[in-house]
Amino acid sequence: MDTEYMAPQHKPHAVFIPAPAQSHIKAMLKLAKVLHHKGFHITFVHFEINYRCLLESRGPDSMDGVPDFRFEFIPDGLPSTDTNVRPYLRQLSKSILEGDYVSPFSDLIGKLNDSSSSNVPPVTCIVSDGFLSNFTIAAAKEHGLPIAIFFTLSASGFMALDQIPVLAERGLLPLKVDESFQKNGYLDQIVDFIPGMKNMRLKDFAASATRAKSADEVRLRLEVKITKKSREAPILILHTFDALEPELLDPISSMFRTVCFIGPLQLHLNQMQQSGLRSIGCNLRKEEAECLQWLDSMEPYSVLYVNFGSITVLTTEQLVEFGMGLAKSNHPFLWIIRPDMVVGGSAILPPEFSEETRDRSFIASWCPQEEVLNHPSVGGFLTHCGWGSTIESISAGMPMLCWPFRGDQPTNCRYACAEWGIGMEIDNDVKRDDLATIVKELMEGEKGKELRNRAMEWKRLAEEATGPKGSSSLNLEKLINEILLSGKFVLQRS
Ligand SMILES: O=c1ccn([C@@H]2O[C@H](COP(=O)(O)OP(=O)(O)O[C@H]3O[C@H](CO)[C@@H](O)[C@H](O)[C@H]3O)[C@@H](O)[C@H]2O)c(=O)[nH]1
Repeated sequence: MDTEYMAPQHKPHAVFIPAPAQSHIKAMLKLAKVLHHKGFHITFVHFEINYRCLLESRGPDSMDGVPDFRFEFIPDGLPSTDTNVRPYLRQLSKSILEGDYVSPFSDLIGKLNDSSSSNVPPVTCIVSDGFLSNFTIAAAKEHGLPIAIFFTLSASGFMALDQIPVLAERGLLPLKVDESFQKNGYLDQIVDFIPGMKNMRLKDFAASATRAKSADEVRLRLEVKITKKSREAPILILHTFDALEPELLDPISSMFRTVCFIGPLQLHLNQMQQSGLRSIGCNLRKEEAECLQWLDSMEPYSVLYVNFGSITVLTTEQLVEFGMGLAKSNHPFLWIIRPDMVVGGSAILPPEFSEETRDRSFIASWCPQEEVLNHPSVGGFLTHCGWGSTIESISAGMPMLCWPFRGDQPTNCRYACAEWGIGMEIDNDVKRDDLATIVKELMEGEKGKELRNRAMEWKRLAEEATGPKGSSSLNLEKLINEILLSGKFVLQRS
């Protein structure tokens, strides 16, 4: 179906709904922009707290959208005075788990479809974040719509999450956490029975608790429930590409009617004219673009970029070890320290840190990450291995130092280091001397060069996948024409 030049009222209409967290919002917004470019009318639905936050961080016009790309929100039951979602993530997970948002979401679709009051085309399909499948699938059934479930994860990250119950059945989860569990080899035991995943250790799984010492019960229950629930949807989308994780294609395809690997989304967007949509952004925090000017003044490949994403928290001790390790490495660095990144709230580094690094460091609270990763002065990325950061790093051909924290991050780290050859892992119990050594190895050593070459090769393959006849481009076409618009994947009321 040629959707690109349709009259506004005849356009297919996709309703997008991301989980209320930065990384998810960003990946879903990218896919929404790609579908908009392909001729869809888009309604992009936030949780109310994030809608308020975006108005605050991006300005009062930021949710105006354009005529065929609109924003809406669903009420989330959180205090209307707050704009920071982070402290409420657990509460939101619990509400999602209990199905609290079925009515608000379904009512919104009803409102969009009400021709007496709505001036948008009728809803054609839903693209839901996988973490919301517990209520979005119910709404799709209520309205008889096709729904695509998009996990903003790698294929291995998805599989590791999906297999939590299998690990539990085999007695490997919940982890037997005691004082020595990090050191006694328990976490290094090999897990070789997961389809499509080899060379995995127990600590490489998305067990929520592996690094974070204690299991977050609500989060674990949500993860188990949503991966199971998502199987009711006929379509699974993952933010990866065929060449990156070929061994996972068959096992995951056997779980769903259709599976589409469509990433990296930014590389599709780079090829599209985005004139009207360029101003539509999704950063919940204000970017400090001054860091780009500072990067302009630095030598090519000389700067280490350090960023732990939007959720990770460090103890004061970890912050100090990272800070003093960066100081000892003698390399310039750009370090993003969010105001809420340190447990207890105060990110205080010792005076010798500032004395030693004043002339070669830039510290900011948020940055335009993809511009940073593609800046010629940046030579390495110290990351927590959130999938957003990992796929952006792959797209930029950037080698990584990996310090995974929880969830899918250990799996991403394992793949980056052992399968794709683009990363080196930092010990969970980070120490300044070890950090200084590994930073030097990445930025000046032979190993660093090797990782950079591999990273550039993956960048080339990612570009190929998103090129005119690339696997991700073909999968996108299939997603649109054979799935979302074909009428064959409509969910019925059970
Ligand atoms: O200064 C910053 C910091 C981050 N980002 C963006 O924020 C996103 C961060 O995403 P990610 O690297 O995935 O980290 P988290 O925010 O920790 O993401 C959560 O969600 C991901 C799935 O989407 C999971 O893979 C992670 O484990 C989970 O913690 C990326 O797109 C970055 O480009 C910026 O633009 N500027």
